[in-house]
Amino acid sequence: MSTNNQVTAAVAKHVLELMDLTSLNEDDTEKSILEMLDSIDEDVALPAAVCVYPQFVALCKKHLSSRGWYSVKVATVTNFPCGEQPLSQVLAQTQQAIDDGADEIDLVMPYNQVIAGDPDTPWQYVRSSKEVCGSSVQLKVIIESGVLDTPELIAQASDIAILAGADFIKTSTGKVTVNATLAATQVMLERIKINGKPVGFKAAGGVKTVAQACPYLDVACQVMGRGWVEKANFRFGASSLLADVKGVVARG
Ligand SMILES: O=C[C@H](O)COP(=O)(O)O
Repeated sequence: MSTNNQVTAAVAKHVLELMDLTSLNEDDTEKSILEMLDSIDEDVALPAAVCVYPQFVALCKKHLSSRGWYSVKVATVTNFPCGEQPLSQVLAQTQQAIDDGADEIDLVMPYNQVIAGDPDTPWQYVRSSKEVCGSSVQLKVIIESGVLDTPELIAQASDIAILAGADFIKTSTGKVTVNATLAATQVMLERIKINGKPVGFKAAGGVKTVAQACPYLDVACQVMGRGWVEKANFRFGASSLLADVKGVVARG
């Protein structure tokens, strides 16, 4: 079975179906978020989710419902972007986001604690966030792989997230120098496979073209199998990939 994804209209549509269409800018406004939502073209494909700051969750839920796009999840971020907020504040953010209608919570793990040799603090953040999420809200844990200097640290952070109850592990916030990489993707997917739990993977940050997305699909197909690579298990977090997807689809 080939795992070589090429830049075709079909692959571009698949990339879009796997996408968390993201806007996490300090200067986001209701107007800019609505513009992002209006950039969705159901004739191309619907994204898996939109990912916005917490204050825009209710707006997105309302707008997506008004379009009848009930399959598009609303994701938001907690402990973002530095992973250094007090746990009580993070849990309050999580509860408020869920009350506002969030379907998915992208939590930044306190990754500096992993580097410092303290696995217990990040474990507690993930565990208690998952308790607030319950079974109906997905918890996606950002390990900030570009700051974790070695494959061993990336593996350790992945294991902490997986064992503490993450539904997904996610590479990056998109706010540091090194974001998603194929090397980190390989390590994280292998940890998912080795742990044997039903945990998904999200590559986030710096993926701007279908050509850049294809090698991530290839790695996921190779490690997990082609059938695994669907939106229940695999996402791209991206703020500027949609334009290239539309261009590829338009060219046929
Ligand atoms: O979670 C997603 C990232 O923040 C998006 O990063 P990006 O702006 O490089 O696409």
